[in-house]
Amino acid sequence: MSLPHGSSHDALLVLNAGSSSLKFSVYRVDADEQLHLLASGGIEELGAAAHFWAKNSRGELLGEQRWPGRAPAPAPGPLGHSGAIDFLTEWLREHNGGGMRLIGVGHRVVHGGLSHSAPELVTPELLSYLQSLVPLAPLHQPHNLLAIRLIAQRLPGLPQVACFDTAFHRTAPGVSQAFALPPTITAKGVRRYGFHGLSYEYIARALPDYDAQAAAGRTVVLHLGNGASMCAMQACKSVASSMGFTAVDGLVMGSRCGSLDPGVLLYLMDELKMDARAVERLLYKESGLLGVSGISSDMRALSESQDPRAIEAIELFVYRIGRELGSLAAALGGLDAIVFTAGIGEHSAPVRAAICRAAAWLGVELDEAANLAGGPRISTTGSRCAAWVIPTNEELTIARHCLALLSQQEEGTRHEQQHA
Ligand SMILES: Nc1ncnc2c1ncn2[C@@H]1O[C@H](COP(=O)(O)OP(=O)(O)O)[C@@H](O)[C@H]1O
Ligand SMILES: CC(=O)OP(=O)(O)O
Ligand SMILES: [Mg+2]
Repeated sequence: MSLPHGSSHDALLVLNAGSSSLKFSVYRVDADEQLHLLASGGIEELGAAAHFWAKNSRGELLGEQRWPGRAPAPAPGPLGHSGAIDFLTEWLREHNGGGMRLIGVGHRVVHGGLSHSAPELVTPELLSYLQSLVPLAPLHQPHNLLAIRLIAQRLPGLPQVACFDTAFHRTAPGVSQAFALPPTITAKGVRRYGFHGLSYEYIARALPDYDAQAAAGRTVVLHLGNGASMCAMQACKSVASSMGFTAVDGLVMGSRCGSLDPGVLLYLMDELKMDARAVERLLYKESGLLGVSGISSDMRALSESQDPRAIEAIELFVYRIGRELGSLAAALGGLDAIVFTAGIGEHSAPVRAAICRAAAWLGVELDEAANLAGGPRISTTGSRCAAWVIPTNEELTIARHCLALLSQQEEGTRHEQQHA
């Protein structure tokens, strides 16, 4: 691998593979190793009625395509992950008017376990270790790893970098990572890991530009997307998170239940005779906003509905965030700022307002007009605790890591050659 300085056509591909979607971004790497977004998009509803879209950095549509959903044989099956990678690599080739050369692919990998706390070049050994973590993130990890394998087949020899959602939380003190379980179980890696770390890392890096006091002090970041979690940061380092051993813990999510009395699991198994797979389906795919409302996992759809079940689901979502905020503020010993980010956090003014009202006792005083305008600061100037809206960018975090690692590698190779 070489990273020729001076070429204006080197590019990095970033992939975020989910259970039913493949999101991507492409960055041009300039001669000064600065990243410039060329395109971003996704293929959603894989395995059903797949839909591809791509936009340039100005938000203008570069391409769109739809595939038919399931149809009786002998019609071809719906587009899956493998077809999506083929389509995407072909689409990039076709749209490569400027002679762009891919120099690497960065991936979001949800679980890095205990031993991987920094981005790493993918090797067969790393891949097999990451495979062993699949049971800890069944909704995400298999798809992350499949994308890595498919790229290795389709674009052999291209360096791939795995960036872990768990890594940012490795700085948290031992006590915040521990469950009250016997050491024989803890030794097997049963502990709190925390997720959404690539998003929190982006916010931690951006925060000083918004609020120097919060960046040096005690901040809780609320990543409220389809998956949702909160992270307590002391001086921009993670000290606690609402997510634990798996990404089903903590807040109410799109279709995940969040924290649950473990006694419920025993009841489901003993009394309702549910096996592990049925419990997994219930907790990950049939609960949360979707399960409570019976309508949708999508906050936009629920916000537009007058159905009392939709209202109840949003109330529970907000209530649990309020309680978790109290817990994380306690872990920090006080609170200087809160930051809203991800789909719901960035776009839903009513949800932000409800959370800020629940946080009034912590000193949050909402500026209604600023909140409706989308921020960035949505608390009054006199508010004891500041409230911000900061858009996250997990893809840029991955691209930065990928570039740093590839450059470091090239530096190492040059050094070896000089001393050979
Ligand atoms: N304007 C909006 N109002 C309310 N919710 C919104 C709005 N825009 C996006 N969302 C919600 O954001 C969530 C998706 O967040 P996102 O961070 O994109 O998720 P993910 O990356 O985990 O798939 C969905 O629940 C969606 O309804
Ligand atoms: C970790 C996690 O919940 O990720 P996502 O928000 O992409 O589902
Ligand atoms: Mg997300």
